[in-house]
Amino acid sequence: MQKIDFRTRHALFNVAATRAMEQAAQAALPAHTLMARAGLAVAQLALALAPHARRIWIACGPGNNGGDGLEAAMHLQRWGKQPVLTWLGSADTAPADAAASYQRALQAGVTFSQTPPDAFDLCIDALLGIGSQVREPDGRMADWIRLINASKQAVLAVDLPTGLHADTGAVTQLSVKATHTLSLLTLKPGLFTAHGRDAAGSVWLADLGVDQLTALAQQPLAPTAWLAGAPPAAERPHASHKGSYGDIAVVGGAPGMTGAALLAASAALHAGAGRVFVGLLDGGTLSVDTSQPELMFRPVEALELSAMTVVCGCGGGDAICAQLPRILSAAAAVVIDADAINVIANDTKLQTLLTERSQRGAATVLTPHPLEAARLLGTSAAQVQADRLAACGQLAERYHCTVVLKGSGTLMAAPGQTSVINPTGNARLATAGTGDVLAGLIGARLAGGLDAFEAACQAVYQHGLAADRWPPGRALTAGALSRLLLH
Ligand SMILES: NC(=O)C1=CN([C@@H]2O[C@H](COP(=O)(O)OP(=O)(O)OC[C@H]3O[C@@H](n4cnc5c(N)ncnc54)[C@H](O)[C@@H]3O)[C@@H](O)[C@H]2O)[C@@H](O)CC1
Ligand SMILES: [K+]
Repeated sequence: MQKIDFRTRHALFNVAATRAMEQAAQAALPAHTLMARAGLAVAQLALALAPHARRIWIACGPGNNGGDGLEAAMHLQRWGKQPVLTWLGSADTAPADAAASYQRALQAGVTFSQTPPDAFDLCIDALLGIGSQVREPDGRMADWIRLINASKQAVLAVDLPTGLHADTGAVTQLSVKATHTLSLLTLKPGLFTAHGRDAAGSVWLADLGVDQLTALAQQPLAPTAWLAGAPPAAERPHASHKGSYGDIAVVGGAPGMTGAALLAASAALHAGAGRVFVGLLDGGTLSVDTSQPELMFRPVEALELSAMTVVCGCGGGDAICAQLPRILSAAAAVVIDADAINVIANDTKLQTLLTERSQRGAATVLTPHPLEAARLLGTSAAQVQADRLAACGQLAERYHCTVVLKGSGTLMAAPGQTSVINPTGNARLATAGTGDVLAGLIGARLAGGLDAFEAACQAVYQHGLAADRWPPGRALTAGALSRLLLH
């Protein structure tokens, strides 16, 4: 069993892949082995999380997720705890594994109850796992979810918090908010994106002794996605100079939005770019930023884009429209953010220029938030959020480039790549300008020589990590964030 600490990368498997792995493992192991291992892992983690807990409410659903709860109850009873089990199944209707665990719990003397205990020290949510269907829980299950969420005690979810969709991170309106989740056999993508992180709390993995990649099967299963790990430390050879770390041109900052371009430029500078030029679309009112004298202001037309990484769109307004044909045609590498995305969403000629970039091997990164992604796909933000992995993958295929879909559990997709979910970051990033900082940081990584997908993955991770390390009690501002980025 391991706690997922976000430093090492992890393979994620959707329900179909997990089921395939489960079947292969079951065929190779004696009956009931997997559930026995799952129940033991749940009981062990419960004990580790709440060593002094006495009364433990175990809420069990009708399927094998409930079976894991029944199996865990048997161990907790034997270890001198007082598990109280409420079960929505019955011996006649339960699947074989759950029925076997029911008999074992009965024999161990576990207390079965029609109603949850009045008081408890820990709750185990074993209502629904990967067999959960996308329908609103009702009746007693709904009542129990409300009670679980109202309790002040720790909640350990078995496999998934009930109501969370394993593949997408979407939730039913009524769903369990856990403090800990023990994912079984595999880690699922839905634990880490959309509502997953809020629903799951801290995530643990019990692989049940099944090697994930070989899975006892002939064919190793390809991961559905990866959870990103920490990027390798960047090393700067002594024999390097500013040209080794690339030139960046930030193009944006229409009147009233100059700050967005300056934030992107500041981020690129502090993330280690060799030289940072700023082509403002403000009509030439600003020619120096005295707090950042390293930045070089130039008319956009004077920038030699073919030798530069262009970060465009930050505060670009409508003025970015006129610049995009040249940027998309000429820039060596480009990060397309904010207003540039909105302009491209409405212009098929620009879309053609965008997709043509991949044919000449020019690096391109699109950084939409869900509404911008929806505009590019011609759908709604709600539909994007309902399946973020699918939406991000579609955008990458359609526009032949790397796509960063922002939001909780930011995603990266690119043609021919397994998508990556970023584990770092928190709601402190929900403040104006942090997206501009991210665009500048991705630009710095591109200018430093990484390919588009790797640049996006590393930048998103580091941007989130800076927010995770923010001093408690101090508000996060985009300007301060841009100065704290790692080289
Ligand atoms: N079979 C095995 O070998 C293993 C199964 N495992 C456990 O089994 C789980 C999967 O078991 P199942 O496939 O039985 O699925 P679940 O137990 O997750 O759920 C299926 C049951 O819940 C009902 N249900 C689904 N959605 C509902 C909703 N919205 N409202 C009310 N009822 C709903 C279904 O009708 C069915 O009875 C895993 O998540 C894991 O916890 C683990 O023990 C590992 C081994
Ligand atoms: K559960």
